[in-house]
Amino acid sequence: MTQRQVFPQVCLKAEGLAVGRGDAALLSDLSFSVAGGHGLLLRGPNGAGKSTLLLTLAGLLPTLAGAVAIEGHDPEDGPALHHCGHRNAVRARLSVLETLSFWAAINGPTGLPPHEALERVGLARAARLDAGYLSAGQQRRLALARLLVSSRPLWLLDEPTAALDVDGHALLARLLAEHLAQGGLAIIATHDEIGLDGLDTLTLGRAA
Ligand SMILES: Nc1ncnc2c1ncn2[C@@H]1O[C@H](COP(=O)(O)OP(=O)(O)OP(=O)(O)O)[C@@H](O)[C@H]1O
Repeated sequence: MTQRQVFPQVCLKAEGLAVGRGDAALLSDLSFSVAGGHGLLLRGPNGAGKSTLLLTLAGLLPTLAGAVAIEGHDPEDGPALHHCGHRNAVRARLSVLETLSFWAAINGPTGLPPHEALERVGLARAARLDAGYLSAGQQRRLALARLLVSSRPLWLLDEPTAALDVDGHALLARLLAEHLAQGGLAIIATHDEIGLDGLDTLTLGRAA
C-alpha cells in the first residue's frame, strides 16, 4: 500500500539538553534532531535516563538546561505528540471500545475510528470486554491503539514492546513504518529489537 504524507514537515530538535529528576541531572549536553519520516531508538542500561528523557521531551518533566523545540508543527492542528509510557492508561471498568472512545474524545478523534483501531491492533473481538480483563500484552495493544485514534506527528514510546508477543512485535513495526511513511516521527526507548530498518540510535550513559 502506498502511504501518503499526512503530516507537514515536522522536526524535533534538542540542543544542549540536560534532563533529570529534581535538580540532579542524569544526562546532560544532549543535542540531536529527528526529522519527519525518521525514528530514533534510545538505548542504554537500566537507569540510564531513557524514560526521563522521553518525559522531558513530552514536556512532563522540566528541562534542567538547554532546549527542546518541535519545529514545523502548527499548534492550531492540536498537540504535537503522544507519550506512551510504561503504564497503559487502561480504565479497568470501561469496555475496551469505551476505553478507546474515551481516549479519542480526550485527545481528539482525528485518526482512525475506535473500532477500526481495535481491528488494527487485533482486539476487535475483545471490544465489549472490560479492559481490566485484558492480558498484559492485550493492554499494551490497546495502548498502541490510542496512538491511532488521534493523529499526532510525534510518538514518544517507552518500552512499547513490553509484554507483546511475536505478532505484537511485528504489529508495532508495521504501525511505526506506516507512521514514518506518513511523515511522522518517533523516539523509542527500548531494550528490544524493533524490526524496522533505517532507525537511528542514541545510546545513553551508564546506570547509577
Ligand atoms: N521520581 C523520581 N525521583 C527520583 N529519581 C527517580 C525518579 N524516577 C526515576 N528516578 C531515577 O532516575 C534514574 C533514571 O530512570 P529512568 O526511568 O529514566 O531510566 P531508564 O533508562 O528508562 O531505565 P530502564 O531501562 O530501566 O527503563 C533511575 O536511577 C531512577 O531511579
